[in-house]
Amino acid sequence: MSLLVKICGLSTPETLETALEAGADMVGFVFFPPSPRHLSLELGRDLGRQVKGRALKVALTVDADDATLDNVMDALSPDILQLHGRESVARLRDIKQRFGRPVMKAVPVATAADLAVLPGYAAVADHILFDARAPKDATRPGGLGEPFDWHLLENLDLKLPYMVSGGLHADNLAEALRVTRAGGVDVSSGVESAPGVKDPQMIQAFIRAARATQELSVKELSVR
Ligand SMILES: O=C(O)c1ccccc1NCC(=O)[C@H](O)[C@H](O)COP(=O)(O)O
Repeated sequence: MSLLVKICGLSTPETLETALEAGADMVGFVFFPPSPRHLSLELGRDLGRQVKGRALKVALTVDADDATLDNVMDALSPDILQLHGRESVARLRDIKQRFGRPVMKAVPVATAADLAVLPGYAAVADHILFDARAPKDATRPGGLGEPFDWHLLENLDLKLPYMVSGGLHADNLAEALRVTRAGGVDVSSGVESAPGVKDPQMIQAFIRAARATQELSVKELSVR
Protein backbone atom coordinates (compact mmCIF):
# COMPACT_ATOMS: atom_id res chain seq x y z
CA MET A 1 0.00 0.00 0.00
CA SER A 2 1.28 3.46 -0.78
CA LEU A 3 2.50 5.73 1.97
CA LEU A 4 -0.05 8.28 3.18
CA VAL A 5 1.21 11.83 3.46
CA LYS A 6 -0.76 14.33 5.50
CA ILE A 7 0.00 18.03 5.64
CA CYS A 8 -1.73 19.48 8.68
CA GLY A 9 -2.62 23.00 9.77
CA LEU A 10 -3.07 24.52 6.31
CA SER A 11 -4.63 27.96 6.48
CA THR A 12 -4.14 29.78 3.16
CA PRO A 13 -5.36 29.01 -0.37
CA GLU A 14 -1.79 29.25 -1.69
CA THR A 15 -0.19 26.74 0.67
CA LEU A 16 -3.20 24.42 0.36
CA GLU A 17 -2.73 24.50 -3.42
CA THR A 18 0.97 23.72 -3.01
CA ALA A 19 0.16 20.68 -0.83
CA LEU A 20 -2.46 19.44 -3.30
CA GLU A 21 -0.26 19.93 -6.36
CA ALA A 22 2.67 18.22 -4.63
CA GLY A 23 0.45 15.18 -4.05
CA ALA A 24 -0.59 15.23 -0.39
CA ASP A 25 -3.05 12.41 0.34
CA MET A 26 -4.62 14.21 3.28
CA VAL A 27 -4.88 17.90 4.11
CA GLY A 28 -5.57 18.85 7.72
CA PHE A 29 -7.49 21.86 9.01
CA VAL A 30 -7.32 22.90 12.65
CA PHE A 31 -10.44 24.04 14.50
CA PHE A 32 -9.03 24.84 17.93
CA PRO A 33 -8.96 28.55 18.88
CA PRO A 34 -5.71 28.52 20.93
CA SER A 35 -3.78 27.19 17.92
CA PRO A 36 -1.85 29.50 15.57
CA ARG A 37 -3.39 27.37 12.77
CA HIS A 38 -7.00 27.78 13.91
CA LEU A 39 -9.46 28.41 11.08
CA SER A 40 -12.71 30.32 11.22
CA LEU A 41 -15.66 28.33 9.85
CA GLU A 42 -15.80 30.71 6.88
CA LEU A 43 -12.18 30.09 5.93
CA GLY A 44 -12.66 26.36 6.54
CA ARG A 45 -15.58 26.41 4.11
CA ASP A 46 -13.53 28.19 1.41
CA LEU A 47 -10.47 25.97 1.82
CA GLY A 48 -12.66 22.87 1.87
CA ARG A 49 -14.22 23.87 -1.46
CA GLN A 50 -10.78 24.38 -2.94
CA VAL A 51 -9.81 20.74 -2.30
CA LYS A 52 -12.33 19.41 -4.85
CA GLY A 53 -11.66 15.74 -4.16
CA ARG A 54 -7.90 15.98 -4.77
CA ALA A 55 -7.08 14.83 -1.23
CA LEU A 56 -8.96 13.72 1.87
CA LYS A 57 -10.03 16.63 4.07
CA VAL A 58 -9.23 16.05 7.74
CA ALA A 59 -10.83 18.20 10.45
CA LEU A 60 -8.72 18.41 13.59
CA THR A 61 -10.55 19.20 16.82
CA VAL A 62 -9.69 18.92 20.51
CA ASP A 63 -12.40 17.65 22.89
CA ALA A 64 -15.01 19.34 20.74
CA ASP A 65 -18.67 19.20 21.72
CA ASP A 66 -21.42 18.16 19.30
CA ALA A 67 -22.35 21.74 18.43
CA THR A 68 -18.77 22.53 17.40
CA LEU A 69 -18.53 19.34 15.35
CA ASP A 70 -21.90 20.14 13.72
CA ASN A 71 -20.47 23.49 12.61
CA VAL A 72 -17.23 21.95 11.33
CA MET A 73 -19.17 19.27 9.44
CA ASP A 74 -21.36 21.91 7.84
CA ALA A 75 -18.43 24.17 6.86
CA LEU A 76 -15.73 21.71 5.77
CA SER A 77 -17.61 18.47 5.14
CA PRO A 78 -14.50 16.56 6.22
CA ASP A 79 -13.70 13.05 5.05
CA ILE A 80 -12.05 12.19 8.37
CA LEU A 81 -12.38 13.56 11.90
CA GLN A 82 -9.04 13.81 13.71
CA LEU A 83 -9.64 13.82 17.47
CA HIS A 84 -6.63 15.30 19.16
CA GLY A 85 -7.83 15.70 22.74
CA ARG A 86 -8.67 13.37 25.62
CA GLU A 87 -11.73 11.91 23.92
CA SER A 88 -12.71 8.59 25.53
CA VAL A 89 -13.46 5.40 23.63
CA ALA A 90 -17.16 5.97 24.36
CA ARG A 91 -16.95 9.51 22.96
CA LEU A 92 -15.26 8.19 19.80
CA ARG A 93 -18.08 5.70 19.34
CA ASP A 94 -20.59 8.49 19.85
CA ILE A 95 -18.90 10.77 17.32
CA LYS A 96 -18.67 8.04 14.70
CA GLN A 97 -22.31 7.20 15.09
CA ARG A 98 -23.55 10.79 15.10
CA PHE A 99 -21.36 12.20 12.30
CA GLY A 100 -20.89 9.10 10.14
CA ARG A 101 -17.25 9.80 9.34
CA PRO A 102 -14.09 7.75 9.91
CA VAL A 103 -12.24 8.79 13.02
CA MET A 104 -8.50 9.23 13.46
CA LYS A 105 -7.55 9.20 17.14
CA ALA A 106 -4.36 10.98 18.10
CA VAL A 107 -2.47 9.08 20.79
CA PRO A 108 0.12 11.11 22.70
CA VAL A 109 3.35 9.21 23.31
CA ALA A 110 6.14 9.83 25.79
CA THR A 111 6.67 6.40 27.37
CA ALA A 112 5.65 2.79 26.68
CA ALA A 113 2.83 3.18 29.22
CA ASP A 114 1.09 5.55 26.80
CA LEU A 115 0.42 2.64 24.46
CA ALA A 116 -1.88 0.93 27.01
CA VAL A 117 -4.85 2.86 25.56
CA LEU A 118 -4.44 1.25 22.13
CA PRO A 119 -6.71 -1.82 22.45
CA GLY A 120 -9.61 0.40 23.55
CA TYR A 121 -9.18 2.96 20.78
CA ALA A 122 -8.37 0.34 18.15
CA ALA A 123 -11.78 -1.23 18.69
CA VAL A 124 -13.50 1.95 17.50
CA ALA A 125 -11.09 4.23 15.59
CA ASP A 126 -10.38 3.88 11.87
CA HIS A 127 -6.85 5.27 12.10
CA ILE A 128 -4.40 5.95 14.90
CA LEU A 129 -2.07 8.94 14.78
CA PHE A 130 0.91 8.75 17.11
CA ASP A 131 2.11 12.18 18.22
CA ALA A 132 4.55 13.40 20.84
CA ARG A 133 2.91 13.99 24.23
CA ALA A 134 2.80 17.72 24.83
CA PRO A 135 4.32 19.13 28.04
CA LYS A 136 1.79 19.77 30.84
CA ASP A 137 2.02 23.55 30.43
CA ALA A 138 1.62 23.54 26.62
CA THR A 139 -1.15 25.69 25.14
CA ARG A 140 -2.11 22.91 22.74
CA PRO A 141 -1.80 19.11 22.72
CA GLY A 142 -0.02 18.88 19.35
CA GLY A 143 1.55 20.76 16.51
CA LEU A 144 4.58 21.63 18.65
CA GLY A 145 7.27 20.28 16.34
CA GLU A 146 8.62 17.87 18.96
CA PRO A 147 9.36 14.22 18.15
CA PHE A 148 8.90 11.28 20.53
CA ASP A 149 11.05 8.16 20.83
CA TRP A 150 10.02 6.25 17.70
CA HIS A 151 11.57 3.06 19.11
CA LEU A 152 8.55 2.83 21.43
CA LEU A 153 6.57 1.72 18.36
CA GLU A 154 9.18 -0.75 17.15
CA ASN A 155 7.31 -3.91 18.16
CA LEU A 156 3.85 -2.56 17.70
CA ASP A 157 1.29 -5.03 16.40
CA LEU A 158 -1.69 -2.87 15.56
CA LYS A 159 -4.37 -4.21 13.23
CA LEU A 160 -5.33 -0.73 12.16
CA PRO A 161 -3.73 1.84 9.85
CA TYR A 162 -1.47 4.18 11.79
CA MET A 163 0.52 7.29 11.05
CA VAL A 164 3.46 8.84 12.82
CA SER A 165 3.76 12.55 13.59
CA GLY A 166 5.50 14.97 15.91
CA GLY A 167 8.57 16.91 14.89
CA LEU A 168 8.86 15.34 11.45
CA HIS A 169 10.59 17.12 8.59
CA ALA A 170 12.01 16.24 5.19
CA ASP A 171 15.29 15.02 6.69
CA ASN A 172 14.03 12.72 9.45
CA LEU A 173 10.87 11.17 8.05
CA ALA A 174 12.71 8.25 6.43
CA GLU A 175 14.18 7.20 9.77
CA ALA A 176 10.81 7.62 11.51
CA LEU A 177 9.24 5.30 8.93
CA ARG A 178 12.08 2.79 9.12
CA VAL A 179 11.72 2.48 12.89
CA THR A 180 7.94 2.63 13.23
CA ARG A 181 6.84 0.95 9.95
CA ALA A 182 3.93 3.40 9.96
CA GLY A 183 1.68 3.60 6.92
CA GLY A 184 1.77 7.36 6.86
CA VAL A 185 3.44 10.56 7.99
CA ASP A 186 1.83 13.73 9.27
CA VAL A 187 3.54 17.11 9.55
CA SER A 188 2.76 20.65 10.52
CA SER A 189 5.67 22.54 12.16
CA GLY A 190 8.24 20.83 9.93
CA VAL A 191 6.84 22.61 6.88
CA GLU A 192 6.59 26.04 8.50
CA SER A 193 8.90 29.06 8.70
CA ALA A 194 7.15 30.16 11.95
CA PRO A 195 4.23 28.69 13.98
CA GLY A 196 1.21 28.78 11.68
CA VAL A 197 3.12 30.03 8.62
CA LYS A 198 3.42 27.25 6.05
CA ASP A 199 6.33 27.40 3.62
CA PRO A 200 5.56 26.14 0.07
CA GLN A 201 9.10 24.91 -0.56
CA MET A 202 9.17 22.99 2.72
CA ILE A 203 5.84 21.38 1.86
CA GLN A 204 7.20 20.29 -1.52
CA ALA A 205 10.44 19.01 0.02
CA PHE A 206 8.55 17.01 2.66
CA ILE A 207 6.28 15.33 0.12
CA ARG A 208 9.24 14.67 -2.21
CA ALA A 209 11.18 13.04 0.64
CA ALA A 210 8.18 10.91 1.60
CA ARG A 211 7.73 9.66 -1.96
CA ALA A 212 11.46 8.93 -2.28
CA THR A 213 11.35 6.87 0.92
CA GLN A 214 8.37 4.98 -0.40
CA GLU A 215 10.12 4.19 -3.70
CA LEU A 216 13.19 3.02 -1.86
CA SER A 217 11.20 0.57 0.28
CA VAL A 218 9.40 -0.79 -2.79
CA LYS A 219 12.81 -1.36 -4.45
CA GLU A 220 14.17 -3.03 -1.31
CA LEU A 221 11.19 -5.38 -1.21
CA SER A 222 11.53 -6.28 -4.88
CA VAL A 223 15.21 -7.34 -4.59
CA ARG A 224 14.52 -9.65 -1.65
O1 LIG B 1 -1.41 22.19 14.92
C1 LIG B 1 -1.90 22.57 15.99
O2 LIG B 1 -1.82 23.74 16.36
C2 LIG B 1 -2.60 21.60 16.87
C3 LIG B 1 -3.39 22.07 17.89
C4 LIG B 1 -4.02 21.18 18.73
C5 LIG B 1 -3.88 19.83 18.55
C6 LIG B 1 -3.09 19.34 17.52
C7 LIG B 1 -2.44 20.22 16.69
N1 LIG B 1 -1.65 19.77 15.66
C8 LIG B 1 -1.39 18.41 15.37
C9 LIG B 1 -0.82 18.29 14.03
O3 LIG B 1 -0.68 19.21 13.29
C10 LIG B 1 -0.38 17.00 13.49
O4 LIG B 1 -1.42 16.10 13.54
C11 LIG B 1 0.86 16.51 14.13
O5 LIG B 1 0.74 16.49 15.48
C12 LIG B 1 2.10 17.23 13.64
O6 LIG B 1 2.58 18.23 14.43
P1 LIG B 1 4.08 18.82 14.28
O7 LIG B 1 4.91 18.23 15.36
O8 LIG B 1 3.91 20.27 14.42
O9 LIG B 1 4.58 18.44 12.91
